Amino acid sequence: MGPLTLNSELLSQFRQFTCIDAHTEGEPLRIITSGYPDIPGDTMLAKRRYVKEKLDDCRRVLMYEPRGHADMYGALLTGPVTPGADFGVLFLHNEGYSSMCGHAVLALTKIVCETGALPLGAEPREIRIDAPAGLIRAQAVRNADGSVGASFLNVPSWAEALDLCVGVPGIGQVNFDIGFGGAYYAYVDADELDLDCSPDNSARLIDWGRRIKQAVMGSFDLAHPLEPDLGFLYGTIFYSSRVSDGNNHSRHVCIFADGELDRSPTGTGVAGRIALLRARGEVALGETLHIESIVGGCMGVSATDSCDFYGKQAVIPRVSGRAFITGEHRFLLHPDDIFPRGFLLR
Ligand SMILES: O=C(O)[C@H]1NCC[C@@H]1O
Repeated sequence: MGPLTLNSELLSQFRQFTCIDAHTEGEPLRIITSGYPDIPGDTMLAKRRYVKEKLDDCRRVLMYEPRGHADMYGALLTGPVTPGADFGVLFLHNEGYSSMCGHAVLALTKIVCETGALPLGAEPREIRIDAPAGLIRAQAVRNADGSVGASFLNVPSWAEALDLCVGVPGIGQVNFDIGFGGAYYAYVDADELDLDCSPDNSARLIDWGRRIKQAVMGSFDLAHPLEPDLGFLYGTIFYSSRVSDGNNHSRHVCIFADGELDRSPTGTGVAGRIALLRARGEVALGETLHIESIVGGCMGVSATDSCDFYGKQAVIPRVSGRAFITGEHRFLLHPDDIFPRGFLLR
């Protein structure tokens, strides 16, 4: 038998996408490096509308089975839309397109430097990334061992509502807060519900996260102060003070989009949480909290500054976390493939 390779004649029959895969604190990220056409639009929200309307088949190829799975997450790089920005990014998941994603920003910050796409010398460098929620100022640093560290200053984040309560079918009365950290989340004290935030309980966490999200959406109208397209509830974040490491402030489990379970502590989620903790006077400006994830990942978060954001008393969170490349892929779609739109099983 000869070598088992895809020769160029065979490859030419397929639609092709290339991707760099990574994870940040356990959460997967598929960075799409080729295969999409150019994406028109003067703003990231206009670009997001375009891919949603015209290119959703590509998301399904790369996020759904048999190439992805129900918890896959994607980053689609675009040209920048803000003067001085380095690039733009759209975020893909099992339901559509999100507004901001901390774990993706951390991975991108590290990987654009590791690959040399943007040079990084001995001095830290700022990387400006246009996201649908706004401009993100990420920082890449060269560590003493040569590796690259990443953090970012998020968009203004705030406590939208404190001490609400909703009746949730199959659960009962649930107390929650709503925070914005680039996306809106309902924050629920898992300890109060006696809900175990460990991997063994992931099916229940997903089920309850979905139910609470539905109930909150039915009981609370969200309106972003600036952009109507950002005014939706992205998920439920369960927080628990039962931590595996005494240095950590809490554990977060975020159930977002259509029941996706974030393996990381959720960059936007820890940003919204620090805004809630500031609003309650439970954390000082500049104080860094470490928040762990369901699989033992960890992110650092602090409120670096406060500001008024169109009437909201907001903070500017800094979020840090570790990311690692896991693979490089060439995904193929044959015109005769019986599942061109993919499928999801959980
Ligand atoms: O880290 C984050 O912000 C994201 N992770 C998956 C869900 C959120 O978009």
